[in-house]
Amino acid sequence: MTHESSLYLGFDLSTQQLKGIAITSKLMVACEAVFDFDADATGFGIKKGVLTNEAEREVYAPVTMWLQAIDAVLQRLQDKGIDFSRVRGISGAGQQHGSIYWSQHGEHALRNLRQGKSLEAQLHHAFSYPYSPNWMDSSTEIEMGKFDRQLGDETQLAIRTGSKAHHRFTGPQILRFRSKHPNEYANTSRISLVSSFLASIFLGKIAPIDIADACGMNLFDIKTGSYNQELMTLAAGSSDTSDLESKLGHAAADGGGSLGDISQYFVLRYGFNPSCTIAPFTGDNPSTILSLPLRPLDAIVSLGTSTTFLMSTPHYKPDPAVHFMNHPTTPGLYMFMLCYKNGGLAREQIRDALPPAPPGSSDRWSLFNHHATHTRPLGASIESSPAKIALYFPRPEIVPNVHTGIYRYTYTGQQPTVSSPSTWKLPEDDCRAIIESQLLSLRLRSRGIVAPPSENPRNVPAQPRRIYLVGGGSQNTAIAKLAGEILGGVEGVYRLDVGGNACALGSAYKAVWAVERKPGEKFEDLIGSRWREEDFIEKIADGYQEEIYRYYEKGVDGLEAVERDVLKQQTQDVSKAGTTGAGQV
Ligand SMILES: Nc1ncnc2c1ncn2[C@@H]1O[C@H](COP(=O)(O)OP(=O)(O)O)[C@@H](O)[C@H]1O
Ligand SMILES: O=C(CO)[C@@H](O)[C@H](O)COP(=O)(O)O
Repeated sequence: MTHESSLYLGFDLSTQQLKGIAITSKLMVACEAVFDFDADATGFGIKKGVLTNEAEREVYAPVTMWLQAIDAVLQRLQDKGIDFSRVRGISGAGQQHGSIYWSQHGEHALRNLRQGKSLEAQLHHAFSYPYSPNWMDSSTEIEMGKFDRQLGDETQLAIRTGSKAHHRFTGPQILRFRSKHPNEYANTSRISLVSSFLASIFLGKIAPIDIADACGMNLFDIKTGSYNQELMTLAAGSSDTSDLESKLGHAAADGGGSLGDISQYFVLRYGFNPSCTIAPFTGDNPSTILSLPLRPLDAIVSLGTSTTFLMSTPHYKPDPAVHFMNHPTTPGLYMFMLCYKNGGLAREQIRDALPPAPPGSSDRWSLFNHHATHTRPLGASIESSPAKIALYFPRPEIVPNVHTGIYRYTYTGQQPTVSSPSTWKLPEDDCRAIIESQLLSLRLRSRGIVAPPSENPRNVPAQPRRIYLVGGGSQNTAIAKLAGEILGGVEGVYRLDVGGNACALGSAYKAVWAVERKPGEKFEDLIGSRWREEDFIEKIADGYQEEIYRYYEKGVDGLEAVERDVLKQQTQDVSKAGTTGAGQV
């Protein structure tokens, strides 16, 4: 097959959809297809891609729903005219941290798939437990504490693994799973992450965990490139960690190495070429940073179900407030990440409190955007009047680690005070305030990683060079405008032409690199030489504007003070065994 006719596939198994994209060797998009779990899946009763058990703060997804999605997305790509015999390589990504528990006969079932039946029909018994704990899960408070203490404190854990302990991380989840479901754990032959689960399906055998996605487990020592013995001892419940080690398997060190050829199931059912290469699949955030040749000081803000802030950096500066992960393709680089549980769904709740869009209106966000951009910055009626700052946490947040609630405050530069209900015009004022508080948190917590431009005649303060918005929310013009005002961005705010599908695109790029790289050729060099800025991205908003950027310093200080107050109230409430905190509505 010539390079001209070659195709590469990338997949993104995220919270609310499975997305697939086909691209050419020259990185041109040939086709996209989506399977939306709420709209398209049958038989699972999920909402926004997940099931919940509020009593235990559990959030989880049915694994067989994802199997249904894989067949459907392939069928949709084929229906749109994609000839799978032209596909030379496949890679993909999964929502991070989720774990899948294969039963003792799971791998046998995977190796012996018949073309005439769906994946769902053949693999629904392949798991010792039918659900995958989701990244929004908050059930592991006790386990999280144990992980933070295991190496001394949370700083030590962050130094070794790139992150302090988090509810959603796979190590604390395995620890809880082992004690809550001892029989299912005993019957588990292998544990996959969502990314390696998806790779396993395409490979027809259990795929290794990826070098970047392994960093979302609180188990993997970034410096040694192997599982940390003390953390494995905690998760396994024994100093003999061999059973857990064999369940997890080794991590694949080369993000562009071949895991093997595609499973016969896909060759016979969909007409794939038998020599189509399966490259390692990674986490959805590591894959997103591969969707363009990201330069130092460029930042990606991913507006999916979660909100994440991503940068690629050679500097490993672990800190309990942030995440560092191995870069998915390039040894010596790391991915810096901030992650929020309250991203897209929290914004949707504010939007849905507004009157519905008029019939026939194609943009469900137009009223929300109108209110977000027709109020003054920080909701202040004049520049010197008090700022309105609020936290919107329908789910317990990651940073700060705050319980669910909406916390509205008034801030004058001194100690913030809980707002009286009459101070806010609701729900209108919430539209700007939610975007502002989410972006102010990114500015506050990325301060340690950004820098001023090297040539700096305008004396620009430390900030990203460019901001790239990706994910579903990247379509939103109000968010783009406020992102430039609050986060800056010396060169402006940009969007990819397939903005909502950046994560799957990054995986497709990885597949191109895995198959076509010359010995030693780096991902950045191969993709950089084929990437055409003028065709692939567009500028959607101004970046750094001195006056408004400086005004929002008050917002950063205010947000920090509000978070401190909410945390203080929460601690007092816990010690009084109370339930609600100040400002909570
Ligand atoms: N125009 C828009 N403005 C704001 N948010 C949007 C818009 N379009 C889609 N979204 C948000 O995008 C989210 C889905 O993003 P997506 O990146 O596909 O999620 P995931 O990858 O987590 O499944 C939805 O929850 C929705 O709120
Ligand atoms: O937990 C994290 C990252 O640590 C989330 O970012 C998940 O990876 C889910 O991502 P989306 O579905 O929002 O893309």
